[in-house]
Amino acid sequence: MTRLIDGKKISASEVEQLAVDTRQFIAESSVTPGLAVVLVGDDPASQVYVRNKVKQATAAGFNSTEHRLPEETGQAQLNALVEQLNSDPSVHGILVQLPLPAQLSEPEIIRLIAPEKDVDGFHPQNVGALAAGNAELIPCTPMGCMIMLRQTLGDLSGKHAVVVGRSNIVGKPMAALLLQANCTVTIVHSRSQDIEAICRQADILVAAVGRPEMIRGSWVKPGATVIDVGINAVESGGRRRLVGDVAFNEVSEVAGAITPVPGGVGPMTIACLMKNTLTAARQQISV
Ligand SMILES: NC(=O)C1=CN([C@@H]2O[C@H](COP(=O)(O)OP(=O)(O)OC[C@H]3O[C@@H](n4cnc5c(N)ncnc54)[C@H](OP(=O)(O)O)[C@@H]3O)[C@@H](O)[C@H]2O)C=CC1
Ligand SMILES: Nc1nc(=O)c2c([nH]1)NC[C@@H]1CN(c3ccc(C(=O)N[C@@H](CCC(=O)O)C(=O)O)cc3)C=[N+]21
Repeated sequence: MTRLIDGKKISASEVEQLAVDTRQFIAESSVTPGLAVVLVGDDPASQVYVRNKVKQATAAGFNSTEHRLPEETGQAQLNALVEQLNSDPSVHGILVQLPLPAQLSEPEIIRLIAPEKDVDGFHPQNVGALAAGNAELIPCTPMGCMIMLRQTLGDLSGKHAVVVGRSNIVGKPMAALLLQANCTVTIVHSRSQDIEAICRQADILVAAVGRPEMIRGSWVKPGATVIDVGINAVESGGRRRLVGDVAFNEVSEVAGAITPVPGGVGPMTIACLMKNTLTAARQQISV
């Protein structure tokens, strides 16, 4: 009876619409939106995401470039690449895949990316705009979650949303967007007490923890909408598979609607990256 929120399908229709908008944008401006993805090192999971991003960018009608740097890259070298992309007029969006190798400073790189090209929405200027409720470039994963929630529930006003996790990439911007949508928002994290009881109060439960199947069926209020952001690779029977932060089988017995992993939040994140790239291109040519 639970409703499956099909991120793959929703993202495909988002990218289809985006391709239409992009064609119109190109016709009007003679500018093709450009996305540059930077990957330092050879983390296998990051390689999968980068490949998916480049594929979707092409599907949307963008120019996309991939910049791979070796694991041992120094800060000066990465800074130089970002500065070059900042001043390249054919590049409208820059994404530096995180996490970076330990010798590199993430805050330094995030601050260096030109705010108008920051399609991740991680630059302090964009984070501030999000907190103030007037952001143009919104972090892709929470934006994707909001699209799925609105499709599932319509108006979110007055709903109690519980976000598990408080990272800058997912938990905090997710909470900001839910607040902006008039939810009553609770954020829980590794120092919170009695997380289960708090989760059980949620009309909307967003799990962004990075712990395989942490959220059990008994933590979920019957009929709740559950968004599983977690992407965890686990070994079972000698095979590698992806699971979320939610124990899917158990929770789908209780929840009103739930996102699967894979095929839920992941594809929506990529679709929203494409939306941000077109938004960024629009802003840059209008100045
Ligand atoms: N689908 C997608 O597009 C994306 C998926 N992801 C996935 O989402 C998950 C979360 O990512 P991210 O936010 O970057 O992860 P982080 O590791 O940066 O943050 C995890 C958060 O979970 C909290 N936490 C950890 N353990 C517990 C616990 N036992 N109980 C309660 N809270 C806990 C941490 O608390 P504290 O702050 O106290 O340490 C922290 O706030 C990962 O699986 C990641 O792979 C991430 C980005 C995009
Ligand atoms: N600067 C930066 N921005 C990010 O947005 C960012 C990042 N760094 N680092 C890593 C995380 C993770 N992330 C995902 C994107 C797509 C899928 C995705 O497409 N997942 C597919 C399956 C992928 C697979 O098969 O492995 C799915 O869930 O169906 C997953 C995870 C973006 N992140």
